[in-house]
Parts: sequence; structure tokens; C-alpha cells
Amino acid sequence: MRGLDMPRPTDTAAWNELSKHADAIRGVQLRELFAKDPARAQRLVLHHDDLRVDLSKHRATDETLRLLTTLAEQCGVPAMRDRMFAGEPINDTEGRAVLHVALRNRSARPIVVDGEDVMPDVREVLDRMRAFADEVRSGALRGAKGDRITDVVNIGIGGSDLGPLMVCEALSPYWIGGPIRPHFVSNVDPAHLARTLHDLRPETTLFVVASKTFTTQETIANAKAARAWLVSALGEVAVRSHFVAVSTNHAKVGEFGIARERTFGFWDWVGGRYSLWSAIGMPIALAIGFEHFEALLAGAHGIDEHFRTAPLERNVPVVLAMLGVWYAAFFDAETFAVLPYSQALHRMPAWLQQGDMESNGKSVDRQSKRIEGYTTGPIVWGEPGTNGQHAFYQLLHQGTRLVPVDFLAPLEPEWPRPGTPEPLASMLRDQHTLLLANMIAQAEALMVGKSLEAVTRELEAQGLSKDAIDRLAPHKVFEGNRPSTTMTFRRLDPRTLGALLAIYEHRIFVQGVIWNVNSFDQWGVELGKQLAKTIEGELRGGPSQPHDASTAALVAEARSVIR
Ligand SMILES: O=P(O)(O)OC[C@H]1O[C@](O)(CO)[C@@H](O)[C@@H]1O
Repeated sequence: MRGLDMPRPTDTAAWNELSKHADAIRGVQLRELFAKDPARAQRLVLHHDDLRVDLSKHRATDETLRLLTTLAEQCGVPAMRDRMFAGEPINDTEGRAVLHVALRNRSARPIVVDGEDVMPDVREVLDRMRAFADEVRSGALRGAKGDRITDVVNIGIGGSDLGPLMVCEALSPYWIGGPIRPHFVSNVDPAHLARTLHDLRPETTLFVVASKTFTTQETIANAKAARAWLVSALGEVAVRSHFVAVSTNHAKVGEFGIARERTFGFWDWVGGRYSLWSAIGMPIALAIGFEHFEALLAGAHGIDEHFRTAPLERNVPVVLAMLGVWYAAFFDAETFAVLPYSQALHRMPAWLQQGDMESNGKSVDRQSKRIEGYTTGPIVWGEPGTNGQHAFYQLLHQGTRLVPVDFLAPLEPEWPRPGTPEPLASMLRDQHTLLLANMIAQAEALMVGKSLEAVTRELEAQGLSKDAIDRLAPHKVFEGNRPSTTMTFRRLDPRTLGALLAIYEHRIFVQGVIWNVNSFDQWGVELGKQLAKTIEGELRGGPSQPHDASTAALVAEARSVIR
């Protein structure tokens, strides 16, 4: 192996063995595995702090897990992981290190890029974030007219939106009733900004313009409109007290009119979709307070240490990643569903979609060759339970496709909070019990299913005729044998959330290594951006450009109504 030339997974001995093993196991029912070996319910469980990761409902035996671990070794996962932590430029198409782990490094260990420890700079930005967040939250730092800041609007998109938005939603008990309400505007659709501003007052609103590049069309358009809204109410002079920027591009921030002391930087070794741990997390720190933001970092750091040091077969992100590879490679699984039984985590699937699909949605490998013979990143999707049950679980249970799922749930309810009066408090507790019952039942139903015999017996007991039973029974059969991971934890606090998110980040990393792709570039987003610029010019009355007939017709139609 030289440089970043990792082996193609299909060239390894382990892949070959796994392929044979998959043929042998395909007909095996999970029910049978449990009947033969009830101890798998204890043995196939991983723990990290209070996080319990139940892998026993996977179509996997000890031998499967052993072979998957061997595949991880043969594909060079440990070597690549160590290169990432060592600050090597493993994002080789952009010549960059990949160091979101440095952002949450709570140890004294230096992390070196190009011969320089990056930790002093990381700590300096964190200190500035702490000071700023504390001042805004305490009311020491006020708006242009002397009002307290009560609302923070983050303007950003993709990684400059999804991470902080998802975390703020997940940790709402830490800001509801507090000094700062967070809001997020991402879409270039003017409705997003206009609706958000509708209920806000310029005097009490702080804008955080978050953009790594500070050139992203949507963000700059929204930031300019927000600026106009503020200036029309409070005058140009108010911009300096009501705008801050988070970016790596200080020159562009300056052009926009945000001062250096109101700019929080980060570095090109932080990928957008991995950036919530950087100053991109500013709205989180403002909303929940810096000490809770630090707890989030600490939770993620705990997983970084686990990922770095735990043996592969007990390594939570590694094992989860390898099970994903298993289903994609040998069970034709095209998608992967994340189903949090927690309304607080309702934006987690959206965050993970970017993290996973922008990272591993690639068809060219690290040797610049078209990938043949295996598939890469799955389509990631999900909704919180129990909403999903009433929408798409039909397909999970009875569809023709295999969809591996992750169930996630806090065992303790987020509500009631202290002070919630009775009987509401006990009713809310009761609802949480219902929520958990549903999650556990769904995992059981997916695995156990319901046989034709059981359905027939039920219908007979209801007095249906033989004809009616023959017609109806097949529709009511659940094949079962559908795999799931169940992750439970005590409560959704910042530390646990940090750990959970870091698990998913490293899961993406490991899968990228196995599939031999660079998980840290995103060239696939460029073409659409480029074409949109051309079409924007045409829609604004510029000369027509050559297009296919369908595109030309759409441009003409849009032009006819745009004023
Ligand atoms: O933070 P920026 O530079 O505005 O980019 C926003 C998002 O746009 C992307 O480049 C994709 O278009 C993402 O990778 C990134 O998170």
C-alpha cells in the first residue's frame, strides 16, 4: 500500500470470504439465531458511557462480525484513521487534512498539521466564542439601541446550517425559557427569511452569517436581505452590533461589512458537514450556553478516543459501519433509515443525509478509477418515531427491499421539566412510555414477523371462510428477518448528543475507507451551482444560452413571468 492507495474492497480475501458467508447466511432467520443462542442478546451489545448499542437483531453471527472486522483491517481502516488523527492530508483531491476531531480535542495532546500544532488556534477561537456567548446571554452586549438580544438568526446552508439547527432542536430544553431563542434561515426561497423575520424585532435580533467560503449564493442573498431589513429600521450604523460572521474567508467577510472582531474563524481542514464543533456552533453556544456547548464537544471527544483506541470488534463506529457495508454489499440494501424515537432528534436524519451522502455518494475511487463491482454510500433517510410508523413503515415491514434501520431513544423523557404541574406531568411521562413501547415493538416486529400459520389461525378464530382466509392471509404475513440496531441512552443531554453524532461521523469515515473513496470532497455539488449562474443571467434578461430543448423551454417559461 502506498500513500493513499488503499486496496479495493473486492480485492481483499475478507470480501471473498464474506461473499461466501453471506450466501450461507441469507436463508437463516434471526428467530432461529435467537432460539439457538439466546445469549446473543447480551453478547452482541456494545457500550460507551451510558449508550447501549444493541446489534443482536442483525443478520449476523459472531463469524460475520469477525469477517467484517478482518475486512476493516485488510482495507486499512486503522491506518487511515491514524492518518486522520495525525493531520495528514487524507482529503487528497483538495490537499487538506481532515481534523474535526481537533475541534473537540479536550486532551492536552497536540494535533499537528504541516508541522504546526493547531490546538492553540482552536482554543483561542473557543475562548472568543465563550466570551461572546456569555456577553450576549448576560445582556452585557446589547443591540444598537441598547436592547438585550433575545433572538439569534443563523444564516447559512448545508453544513453551516444543518448541524447547529439539529443540535438546537435536540437540546431545546436547554434554551426554552432562557435568554436566547435560536432561528435558522437557509433556503434561498425568500419565504424562509421573510417568515422568520416576521415575528422578530430588529432591536433585539442578532444575525450570525455562517459560511465557510462566504461565497455561497443562498447565504449571501439571505444575509444581504437581512441586512436591508435591519438597516431600514435602525440605520447602517446598527450593522456592527447586529451581525457576526463565522467563516474561513476573512476578506469576503470584510467586504460584507462585518468587522474582524465580530468574525469567528475556522480552518480549511474542517469540512462543512463536520463543522458544527467549530465556530459554526456559535448559535448553539448562544442558545444553550457555552458550558453546555463544551459538554457537547466532550461527548464527541469521548467517542474520538474510543474510535482511536478500542479494538475494531468492540469499536462502536467501526462495527456499525461494517454492518452497513455488509447489507449494501451482500443484501442489495440501497438505503439506510435512521429512526429516532425522540422528537428532539427530528432533524438528525437531515443532518446525517448531508454528512453521509455528500461524503460517500461517490463513484470514482481513490485511484481515480470508476468504481465497479460494489456500491458506495446508501440513500439515507428517516423521520422521528412514531410519525414514521404512520407513513413509511408499511414498506419497512412488507416491501420488497431490505432497509437496515437504526432506532434511537432516550430512556428518560425530555418532558415533563421540573415545575410541570400534575396531572400533565404524569400524562407526559406516560406518553414517553408509549413512545418506548412503540420503538421496542417495531424492532421486534421487523425481526420476528408473523407467519402464514399465525395469520391463518387468527383469521379462523374470527370465523372467516376458507376462501376469504386464502385471499386475505398472504397480505397479513410479515416475513420478518429485517435487521435493526437499537441505540438507547439515559437522556438526551449535550454530552450524549455529542457522542451520538461523533459515532455517525466516524461511521461515515470507516465506510469511505472500505469503499475506497475520498469522503471529504464534494465535487458533485459544483455542476448544478455553475449552471444555475448561467440560467440566473438568462432569467434576469441576459442573452439566451445554448441548452437542451427541455431546459430552454423551462427558461423561457420562467422568463415570461419574472418581473
Ligand atoms: O459554508 P459554506 O461555504 O457556505 O457552504 C455551505 C455548504 O455548501 C456545500 O459546499 C455544498 O454545496 C457544503 O459542503 C457546505 O456545507
